Amino acid sequence: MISIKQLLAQTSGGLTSNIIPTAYNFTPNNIHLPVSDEVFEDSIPTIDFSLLTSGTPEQRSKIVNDLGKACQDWGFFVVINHGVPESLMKVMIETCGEFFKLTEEEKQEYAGKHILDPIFYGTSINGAATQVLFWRDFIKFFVHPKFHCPSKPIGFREISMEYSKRTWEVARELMKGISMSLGLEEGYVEKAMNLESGLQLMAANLYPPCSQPEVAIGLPPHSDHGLLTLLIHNGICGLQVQHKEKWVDVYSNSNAFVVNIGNHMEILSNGKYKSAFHRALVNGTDTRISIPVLYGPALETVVSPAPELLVDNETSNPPAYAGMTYREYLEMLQARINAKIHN
Ligand SMILES: O=C(O)CCC(=O)C(=O)O
Ligand SMILES: [Fe+2]
Repeated sequence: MISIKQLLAQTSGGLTSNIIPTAYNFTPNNIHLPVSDEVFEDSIPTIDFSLLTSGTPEQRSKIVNDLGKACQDWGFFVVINHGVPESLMKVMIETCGEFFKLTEEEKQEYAGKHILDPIFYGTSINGAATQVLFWRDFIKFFVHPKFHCPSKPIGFREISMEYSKRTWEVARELMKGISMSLGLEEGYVEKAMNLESGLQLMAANLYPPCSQPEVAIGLPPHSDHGLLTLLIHNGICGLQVQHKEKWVDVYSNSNAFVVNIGNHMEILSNGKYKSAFHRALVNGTDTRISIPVLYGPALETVVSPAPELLVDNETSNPPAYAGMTYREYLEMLQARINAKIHN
């Protein structure tokens, strides 16, 4: 499939009009959209990470409570004061930008086919059941349990390694807070999901400017697999989260992480915490880059609702999800993508 960068290179020089190919026409009819397109003036909660790790016991218990509420009400929150140097976040975004500037031939070396390919360069696809093409190119690579990374551009490996380690420290503390907010011991999620051999998937999305931003979509509504995603971006807006049947713009400062709950955390919490639908819009003038890092269980771990959450003293809370390994889940997503490509 041709990348957006290639498509734009071919159509530059005034040979064609500003009309984008119809395959990129995304209208609400192309996909079941249960929400109105009206944008909701509300903002996602902010979590002060420093209070979680070094606050007083009272501050800590308040922030755990806030974290639980954010996971329950939104499935999305912004994390500030997390200790990852802003300079590292900035250089990570710049280096991912450099990756997309490589020649198509250089990038094709990493062209992927399967969701579990260690490095996957591609365009368009995600698991959503739509035939429409998306206005984005992406690179994804697994950085844990084994570290993979494209060897170009220079420094990508070293920077990605440092970034993956530093974000893991943040994700780990957040998972402790989330465990406690569910009334479980702080190491619960880490242990139950075998995170010492858990999957960590780093990705970068490139959304070039689009001459018809109102008919195209960067990424259609979807939820993320895994437990938790930490995202940064280059300061250009585009991410929206579904909240109370409306789309809400996600704003965050350049030194903050946008964090969202993934499908496997929803399953583990037996539906208490929501893996919210989100989407990425494109715009007519600016290139947007986003870098999500996704934390998931170990591949062979069976993920099912935590038994501790199913019974409390008076009421019983039946499991709302069947257990399956993370690998089986990803293979199921892959089968869905294959069906979409071949239909
Ligand atoms: O670009 C964004 O802001 C969202 C990216 C995203 O949701 C994803 O890659 O799963
Ligand atoms: Fe996502």
